[in-house]
Amino acid sequence: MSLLVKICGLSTPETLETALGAGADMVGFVFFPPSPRHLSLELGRDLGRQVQRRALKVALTVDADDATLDNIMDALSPDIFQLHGKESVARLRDIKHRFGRPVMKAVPVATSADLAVLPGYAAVADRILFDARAPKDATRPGGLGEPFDWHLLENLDLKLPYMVSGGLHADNLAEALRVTRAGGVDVSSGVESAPGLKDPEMIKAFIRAARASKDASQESSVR
Ligand SMILES: O=C(O)c1ccccc1N[C@@H]1O[C@H](COP(=O)(O)O)[C@@H](O)[C@H]1O
Repeated sequence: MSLLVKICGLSTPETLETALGAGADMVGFVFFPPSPRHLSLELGRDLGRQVQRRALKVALTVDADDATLDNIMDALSPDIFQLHGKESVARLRDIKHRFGRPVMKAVPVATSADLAVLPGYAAVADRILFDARAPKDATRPGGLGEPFDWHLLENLDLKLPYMVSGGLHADNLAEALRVTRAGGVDVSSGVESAPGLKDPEMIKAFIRAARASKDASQESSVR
């Protein structure tokens, strides 16, 4: 299985083009007003059109209601919903049923106790995204550039694809993959020069490093 690389929080045609040109598998669009990466529906529509099936479009939402998701569906027509709030298992089921799209549930991790939710979500979600648990006073539940202790996933036995995120960048993603054995990586802050400002060179370096880390792990497994 090839490694999935998701570049999240894209908000300009130029940086989206960079991510697509460099071979991102998933491009993430944030619909959460407190985020510095929040998109209007109009911009989401334009950026969504630009993708032209070169990558999967991911709509990131946080405890969004049906009306908000209807609008995002109409504007972006995402391939996947990334649910990054406190959505319940029942809510995931409703969203899947209403929109007919796969859902990726973000699970915040700070201690091993945070993994207790997995059996519930695994019964409904299509993919799990492990992210660092945000501090209680944070203005958003993710996109803070902070990693979690990847060793908490070392003995994970999850019969569902999963990705890892939280404070990843070109220089630490290989180690995150080695420890977690995740099938994908997701980044936002680690390819930015300031919150919400994507840096084309950092995007390219991240994707290059992700591809190289996969090559390296395949080489070591045949030795
Ligand atoms: O990017 C945001 O602003 C954001 C807002 C609300 C929830 C999640 C958000 N981003 C996601 O958080 C993780 C980690 O990001 P980072 O690389 O540490 O900045 C990633 O999955 C983003 O998609």
